[in-house]
Amino acid sequence: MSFGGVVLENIVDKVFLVTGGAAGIGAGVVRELLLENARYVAFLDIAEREGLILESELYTKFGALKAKFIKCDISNESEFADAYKQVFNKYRRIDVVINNAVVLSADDSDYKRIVDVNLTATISSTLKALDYMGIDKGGIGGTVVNVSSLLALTPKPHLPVYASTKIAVLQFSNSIGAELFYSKSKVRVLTVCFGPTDTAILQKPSISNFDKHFTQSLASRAPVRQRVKSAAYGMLQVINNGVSGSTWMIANDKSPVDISENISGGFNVMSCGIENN
Ligand SMILES: NC(=O)C1=CN([C@@H]2O[C@H](COP(=O)(O)OP(=O)(O)OC[C@H]3O[C@@H](n4cnc5c(N)ncnc54)[C@H](O)[C@@H]3O)[C@@H](O)[C@H]2O)C=CC1
Ligand SMILES: CCCCCC(=O)/C=C/C=C\C/C=C\C/C=C\CCCC(=O)O
Repeated sequence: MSFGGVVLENIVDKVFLVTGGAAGIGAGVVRELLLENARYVAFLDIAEREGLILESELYTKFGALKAKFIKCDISNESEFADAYKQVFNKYRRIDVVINNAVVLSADDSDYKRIVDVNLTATISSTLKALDYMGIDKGGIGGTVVNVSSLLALTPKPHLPVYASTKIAVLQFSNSIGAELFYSKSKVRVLTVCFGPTDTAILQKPSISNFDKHFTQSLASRAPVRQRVKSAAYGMLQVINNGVSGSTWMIANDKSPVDISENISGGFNVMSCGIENN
């Protein structure tokens, strides 16, 4: 029941809902949560095969009552609402929601789907979580973590639609996580920006998909990636320690860094010369 010797109070015995939990960083987070004695982890994904394989791995390691795969397309409002209901009904509580699922596409015509999954579903999920967990709505408080990216913070012309969804997730989460909201709901809203991490979206064929405008520049500069385990450990540390409205960078296999002041400093620079009302 310890993480480097420290008991993670915001993990132990808590009920979790994780989107995009069947593969990549999401699956890593699901595994770490159970290792750190979460009470119950429900993970939602469209990838049925991967979801069922992970569920069976978790049953073997942790027993049948600790984890559940729910096949759910989070861009489908009624499926998503049903999944929330299912998780809540199990223990009459949800303590932590991790909005992690992602769509990346090289095809410009996919922009609606990228926005629907990466941004709209994150907003919709955060609002649902506030309804279930907010003390102003009869809940007991809790935590929402929304996943952004290093690419939200770097002025590169690559992946304009994907990067836009990630900066929007950051602004939305910082705003709804502000003291004004937190003081009423007692639901912390945190943002995690991952640096390059070794998952399917950074595999060479995937990166090559994005090269059509950049003549192989991305594939040839494929970045050094951190391990999924480091990203997942980092996520647990942020859930344990983060203050509502804060933003964290998890990169290079290092411990999470609180970059909230960089973010607000950046906004101060951008709004220079504009009178503050
Ligand atoms: N891997 C990396 O280098 C980085 C990842 N991130 C962020 O980390 C998060 C996790 O990314 P990865 O694990 O790398 O991605 P991944 O592609 O390995 O996993 C994403 C999961 O989301 C699921 N998903 C996609 N659409 C869905 C839908 N409509 N409903 C439910 N599930 C759906 C997929 O089936 C997949 O299992 C994402 O938010 C991504 O933007 C941020 C920066 C770097
Ligand atoms: C295929 C891109 C997946 C994006 C995943 C993500 O959110 C963050 C990744 C972080 C680092 C970069 C990874 C891939 C390359 C994309 C743009 C990098 C720009 C390279 C450069 O010109 O410096």
